[in-house]
Amino acid sequence: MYVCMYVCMYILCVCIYLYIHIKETKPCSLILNVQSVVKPSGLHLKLALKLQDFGKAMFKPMRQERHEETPENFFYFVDFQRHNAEIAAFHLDRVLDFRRVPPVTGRFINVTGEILYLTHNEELRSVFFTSPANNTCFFAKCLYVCKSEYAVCGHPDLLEGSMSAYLPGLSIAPRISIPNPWIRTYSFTGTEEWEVNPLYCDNVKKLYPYNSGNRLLNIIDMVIFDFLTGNMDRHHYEVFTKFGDDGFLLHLDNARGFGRPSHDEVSILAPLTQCCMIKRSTLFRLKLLAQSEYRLSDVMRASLSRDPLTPVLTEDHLQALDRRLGQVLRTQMLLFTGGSVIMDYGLIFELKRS
Ligand SMILES: Nc1ncnc2c1ncn2[C@@H]1O[C@H](COP(=O)(O)OP(=O)(O)OP(=O)(O)O)[C@@H](O)[C@H]1O
Ligand SMILES: [Mn+2]
Repeated sequence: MYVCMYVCMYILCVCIYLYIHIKETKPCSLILNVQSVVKPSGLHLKLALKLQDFGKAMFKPMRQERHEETPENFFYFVDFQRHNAEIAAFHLDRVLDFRRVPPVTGRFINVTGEILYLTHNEELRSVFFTSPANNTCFFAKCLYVCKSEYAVCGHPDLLEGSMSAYLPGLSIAPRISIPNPWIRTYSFTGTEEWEVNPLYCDNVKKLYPYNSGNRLLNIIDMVIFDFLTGNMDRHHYEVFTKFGDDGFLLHLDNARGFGRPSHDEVSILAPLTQCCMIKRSTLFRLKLLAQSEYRLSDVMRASLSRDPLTPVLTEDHLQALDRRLGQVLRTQMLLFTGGSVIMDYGLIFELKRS
């Protein structure tokens, strides 16, 4: 059977994109597409794989052991990308019944057999090397910081990672990327307005497209999702343009979640606490997942057990999910017992004052 794929490698500091065509038994045809991208965060080595059936997937290699915790002095924008976070986020998205994350699965790829031996792309070949431990490794070529220290290595050839299915191309399913109104500063010293102005949401509510429809409620779903995973790196969200302003938000790039199971970053919930609204369907789902028969950690453990890389999350991360879910529900209770509104798809429910 042919395993045929194009491989594009890029690091998001200052990197190049390389596309290669991989076949198991035939020589590869190569397309090289060089494009420089300037990103301060850097060091994100990824492979874009094009499969023989023209399917496309993004491979994020394992960079951190599952039990390793992000050091507390790390800023979210220099944190590792975690392959297991991508996988777990996909499962969590299904468990929450959001369905806003493209499918992700864990996989081992053979970096020698499936990339090095099959590509005729000299540029890609040149970044491969054998480590002192006799493992096959590769790095991406960058203008500044791409050195072999940042390489990923197989063991000796097998490399673990997450494989995310690509969305259809932009010509078929156009979508736009929109800055998160609760974006964080990506500098060491800056502060954003939402961090210092408790009435920030009132301003957002006046602005298109947050001034009508479900957009703000969708943002609140997104931050609940991000709070559960601990992802502080939601600088943008994407929407399909064909569904108009009420289309759901795509939750792409979840690799910076699941970094610190011992810490709950409550600032992620700022849109919930500042806007005081939540979809009824989301609230019901969260309440369901807080019940002992459907405990979030149990449902996630069962769901993740079907992934080829199981166990995807450590028990500490699973327990953190339950703890954070409880925190969202307590926050919601505090906010809404005062008679705020809970909305869902255009319906408004006034809660009785307690
Ligand atoms: N499954 C997907 N299908 C199509 N496009 C995707 C998919 N996942 C990610 N992308 C696109 O690729 C971009 C980069 O991917 P991602 O954010 O996962 O990597 P990253 O290394 O964190 O990059 P960045 O620093 O730009 O956020 C995303 O902003 C998104 O537009
Ligand atoms: Mn990203």
